[in-house]
Amino acid sequence: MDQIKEARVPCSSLLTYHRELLVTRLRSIQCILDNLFTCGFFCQEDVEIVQQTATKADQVRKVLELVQCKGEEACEYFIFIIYKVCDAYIDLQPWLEEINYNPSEDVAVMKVVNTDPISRYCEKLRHDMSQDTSFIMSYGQQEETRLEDLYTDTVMELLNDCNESLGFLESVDQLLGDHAAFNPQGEIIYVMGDAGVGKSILLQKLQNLWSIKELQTDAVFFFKFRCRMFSTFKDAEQISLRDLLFKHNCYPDHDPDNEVFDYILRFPEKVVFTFDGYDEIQEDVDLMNLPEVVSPEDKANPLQLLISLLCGKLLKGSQKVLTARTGIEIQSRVIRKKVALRGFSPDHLKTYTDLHFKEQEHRELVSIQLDASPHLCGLCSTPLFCWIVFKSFGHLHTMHDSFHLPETCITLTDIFLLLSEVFLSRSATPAPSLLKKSTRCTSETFKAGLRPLAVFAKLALQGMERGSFISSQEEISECGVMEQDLTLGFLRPVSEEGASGSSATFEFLHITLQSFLAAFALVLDEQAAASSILKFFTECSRRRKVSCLPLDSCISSSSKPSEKKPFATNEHLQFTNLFLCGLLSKSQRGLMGHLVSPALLKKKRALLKSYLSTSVKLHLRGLPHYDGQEGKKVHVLPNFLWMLRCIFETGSKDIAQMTAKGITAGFIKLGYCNVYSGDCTALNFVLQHRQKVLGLDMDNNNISDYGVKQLKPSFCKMTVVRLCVNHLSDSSIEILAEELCKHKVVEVLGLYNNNITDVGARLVAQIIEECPKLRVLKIGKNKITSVGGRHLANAIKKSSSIFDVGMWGNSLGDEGAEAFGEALRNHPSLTNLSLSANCITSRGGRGLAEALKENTALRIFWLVENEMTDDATPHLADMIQANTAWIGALTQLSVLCNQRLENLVKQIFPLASPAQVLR
Ligand SMILES: Nc1ncnc2c1ncn2[C@@H]1O[C@H](COP(=O)(O)OP(=O)(O)OP(=O)(O)O)[C@@H](O)[C@H]1O
Repeated sequence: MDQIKEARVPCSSLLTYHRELLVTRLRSIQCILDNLFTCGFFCQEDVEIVQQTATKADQVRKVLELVQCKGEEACEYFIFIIYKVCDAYIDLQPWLEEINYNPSEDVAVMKVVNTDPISRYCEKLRHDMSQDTSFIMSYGQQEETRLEDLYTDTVMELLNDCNESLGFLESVDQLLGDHAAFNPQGEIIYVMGDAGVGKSILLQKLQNLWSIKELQTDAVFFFKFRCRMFSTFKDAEQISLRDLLFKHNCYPDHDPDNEVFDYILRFPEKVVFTFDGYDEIQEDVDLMNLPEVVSPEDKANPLQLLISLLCGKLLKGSQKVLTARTGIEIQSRVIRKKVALRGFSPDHLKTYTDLHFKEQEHRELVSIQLDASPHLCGLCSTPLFCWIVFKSFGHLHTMHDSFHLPETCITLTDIFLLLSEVFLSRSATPAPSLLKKSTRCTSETFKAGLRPLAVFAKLALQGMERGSFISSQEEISECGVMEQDLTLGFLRPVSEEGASGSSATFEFLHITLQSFLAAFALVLDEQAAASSILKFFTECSRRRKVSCLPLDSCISSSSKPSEKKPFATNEHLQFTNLFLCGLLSKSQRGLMGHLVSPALLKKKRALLKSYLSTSVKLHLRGLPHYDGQEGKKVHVLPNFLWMLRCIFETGSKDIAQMTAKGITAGFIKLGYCNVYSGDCTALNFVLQHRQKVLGLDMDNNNISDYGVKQLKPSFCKMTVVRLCVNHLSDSSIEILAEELCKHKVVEVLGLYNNNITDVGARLVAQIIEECPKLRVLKIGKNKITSVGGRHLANAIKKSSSIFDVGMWGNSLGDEGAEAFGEALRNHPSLTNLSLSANCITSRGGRGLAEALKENTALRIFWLVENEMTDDATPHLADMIQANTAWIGALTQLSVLCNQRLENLVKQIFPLASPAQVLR
């Protein structure tokens, strides 16, 4: 031991030898001084001597000089401080490695306190962030729920730049990692999702994990911003990057030398930013004409700073998570990774129900009601709506005898009416007595709460018109909101400071609530002309043109925004229109009749109905038709979905009927339209009035099993059922099998890339057997093994109509391949088959080759990405040569890229290019 000690180079010598390096790389002197002083190596006078030295380099020289004077122990402790406070002495860590530093036992027991400004700031940020993020918003400001008690993971799908799925994130912790990062040059992790799907909460969870050091990252700083904050600055206002970071998050204390900011500039990769709600930015400044900010010292408009940060012009290398509503497209070259939030899966919903309801009785009651209503489950797959439904249920059930969630088809308007009822009942009624519950009377609650409701509605509408999600104290007072109204819960204070020096500001609990209240204001208004209820419909149709966002203009200068528009998207206006339809629906006539004069209500309803009818007609007439294999097709525009939602919300059978009739094409494409499970109720509401058969392509949406349940009554007339990439499980296939086998009209069934197992495959086999018109089946990329494969193959063997089967990307294995071989033997109709990527080895290849000798129908056969080795080649070659009829007709054969086979195929197909034949 002593020998080892003796072998060490004395620390004082190390300091002398590396003096130059230490002088250039040692930055935070304060922490060194503090510790040397606390441990008694330095006296006050020593500290003052150092502090009085003019330059930083001289200060280091002084410290080294003094430390060396104090002896070996002081020198050793000096190096130990650098070793312990690695954050602050990051530049010296390589040096410690170089000298192979290992603290001696004597020094290792000594205490080092980290008083470095960077570490202190990091701690302060963590502390503040933890305070800000530990609670989830709730009614009013009194009731708060801990994030950790309620946070439930949602479905987080990873996408590539073409929005194709790359799998799923298992936990928030993986968000910052490199997995599924499709563009290493991009710096933005882009999280998108519909209103209320949980984007903000996901960021909150991420921030919270960082604050409690449970996020796997070496990030030292974490700055969070809400994009709507950037709209609160005046056009001409200019601030520095330093102010943006520090004033709008937290300020570094005890940092006279600006070390924190310097550190951020030097190590941007140690910084994480979250920017929430990119869609909420108001485009008040003409970004095209503003110079780009490239120097971190320059002052600029905050929005410009934001864009420069996002584009990597400022703090290049920092990690940035940006959220926005679905539909906001940002150029792929700035995106590193894309995540689409899809809401609660059935399992998540169950977990959330258990977390939400502490009382067993409530939990059970709600579970029963959810089980009975797939539509309600569909709505509840959006966490915001789920939270409202559960909160309202809890509250109203406690207040009143036998409160149940509405059993009939609950609409979004119903959900927000429930929320308002809860808010209003909090002020109107005294605290519930434990012994006696009151009888619920919704109209009385609304009548009693009409004044506050009307003032909040007015405020919401004014905000919409002004293009603002934030209201000042003056605006609130001008609308007539009183002090006591603020406790109801509609509004909440905005936590972070907006434009510098501004007074307290408020925002609605959620932007969707603002949309709802704005619709309420339109209905309640007895002064304005009745036709003014349509103002946002007009606005939306005027702005239908794809939005041009600030980031677009920053990174591509090709498209200049044609007009000044308050928001990047108009979804909040579409929601207002939707709620207007709901409030003016027949089913709300009773309630609204208590709040508005019946004559005016009637007039408004008639106006709305006539507007909707006309615009649906115009929309359907204007859709481009094109002829495809399946007949006349239309690819509807995203606005069609909003129309369907509005029609459903009105509950008007007439309009639904008219819409169903107006669809003249035999095939509608709703692919990539962001249809979620709740929308299927609206679609079904219209389709149930259709007499003729119809093809429906809903590929690449977020329908889930709840959506399929909602569409159940419509499957009877569907010739094309395309539900690829929609998170379906076997329970959806159960419904499809039941319906499709009953009606036998289906010709095309698309189920590619879902979660179908052998159980579902067996049901699909039943569909093949029982539906004589089925021609096309796409069931690739599911979870089917040889068991399900055998069922499918047996069914295909019996079918004489099927001609195109896509099985790519399952796990059929050799047994499955052999079963398909049997099905192919003498099959009369099957011309296209893909068995690629199915774990088929040479054995399976041989089996297929044998069977194919007796097949004359196959034209296109895919077998790529299997596990066949060279020994399968002679068999496949044999198969090709043995069947002359087949050789003449086969146009594509894709097997393993195999030179022998390639040469052979070239001989057989002298005219075909190898690419056409082999892949
Ligand atoms: N993962 C989750 N676990 C539990 N509750 C959640 C979760 N996500 C969302 N919620 C609930 O839904 C509410 C709305 O979520 P959030 O504000 O995050 O939605 P959003 O996607 O940001 O909506 P918008 O685009 O309209 O701003 C939350 O306040 C919370 O009550």
